[in-house]
Amino acid sequence: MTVTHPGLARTAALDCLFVRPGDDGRARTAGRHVLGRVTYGHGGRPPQLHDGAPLARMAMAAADDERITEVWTTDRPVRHGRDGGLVYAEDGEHFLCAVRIEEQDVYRDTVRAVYEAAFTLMWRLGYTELLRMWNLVGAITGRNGEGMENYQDFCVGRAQAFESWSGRIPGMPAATGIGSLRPGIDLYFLACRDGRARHLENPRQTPAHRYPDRYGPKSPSFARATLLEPADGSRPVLYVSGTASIIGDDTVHPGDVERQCAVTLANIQALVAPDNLRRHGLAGGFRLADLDCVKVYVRDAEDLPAVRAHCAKALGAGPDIAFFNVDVCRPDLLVEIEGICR
Ligand SMILES: C=C(O[C@@H]1C=C(C(=O)O)C=C[C@H]1O)C(=O)O
Repeated sequence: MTVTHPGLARTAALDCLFVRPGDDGRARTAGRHVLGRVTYGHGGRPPQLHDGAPLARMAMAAADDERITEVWTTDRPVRHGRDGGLVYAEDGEHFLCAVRIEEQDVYRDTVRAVYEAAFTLMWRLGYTELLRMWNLVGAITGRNGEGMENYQDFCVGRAQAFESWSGRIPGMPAATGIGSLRPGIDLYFLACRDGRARHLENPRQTPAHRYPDRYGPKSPSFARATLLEPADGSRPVLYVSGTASIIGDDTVHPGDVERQCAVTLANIQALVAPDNLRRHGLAGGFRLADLDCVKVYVRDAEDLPAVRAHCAKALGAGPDIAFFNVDVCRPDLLVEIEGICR
């Protein structure tokens, strides 16, 4: 991890924290400007503007399960707005946008149209680099009206949008594509100005956009991580995509949640390590202990205690970790982990 002033690790220009019921959210964001709030909770609602920033309510927790609000803050004043179904905020360096796609019989055309509308909006406002995307897909491994998995259907529309914008938006960012607890697709993402984002792959895994077509007609459009190098020289921040027990392009240890946890964490360790950043021509690097704002997605509720224990042992008491009992993008994946290194 690199800091701009030895001994004074400045708060990142763009920051994230988890606020839980009972926390004093205002105290925890004092002195900062809110770019957006995303609640991983019950029920879910389309995104709206609330208290001067986008608020997206995601159906990610059953009634008596843990819920969090992920709050994105910045050290710069924020302007917000709405463009059709797109709710957004921006601070001159960073852009956050949220949008919901209601349940469709077949998703690909709507996904493409919504992604292209989002790209058009961010481009019009001068944010030309995607930083991190989250796609929460109801019944992610369920079937659409044509019998295709909803996730594969989603990937087709997303890939078509990236293909049509490939000359204007360089590369594909870190992302998460995970199940949610309600039909439809909830999407939110971060973007930044030109030249601030560097996308990384993982030496242990096939780049997702090069997956063979046995996983779907169009491969997933995301990188394994994205490094943000802020304009103000504050410390770089590494956004780690949802990561699972996949070596190469194969799921490993089907049916064994402990070993899937171990492979997932080993994948993240290799991804964020100085060797891998150096492989991409970047200085610095991180360790598992640098992960924060960790979200752990567990397919089967009965595996939650074991996964909690495994993550506590591997990540220690430092990071803020939230656990969610939702489906993963492949039926044989039992756990997935994402986070932010800073
Ligand atoms: C777990 C994987 O993919 C998941 C799906 C993603 C997407 O489609 O955007 C991104 C990361 C993960 O949430 C993987 O392919 O390794």
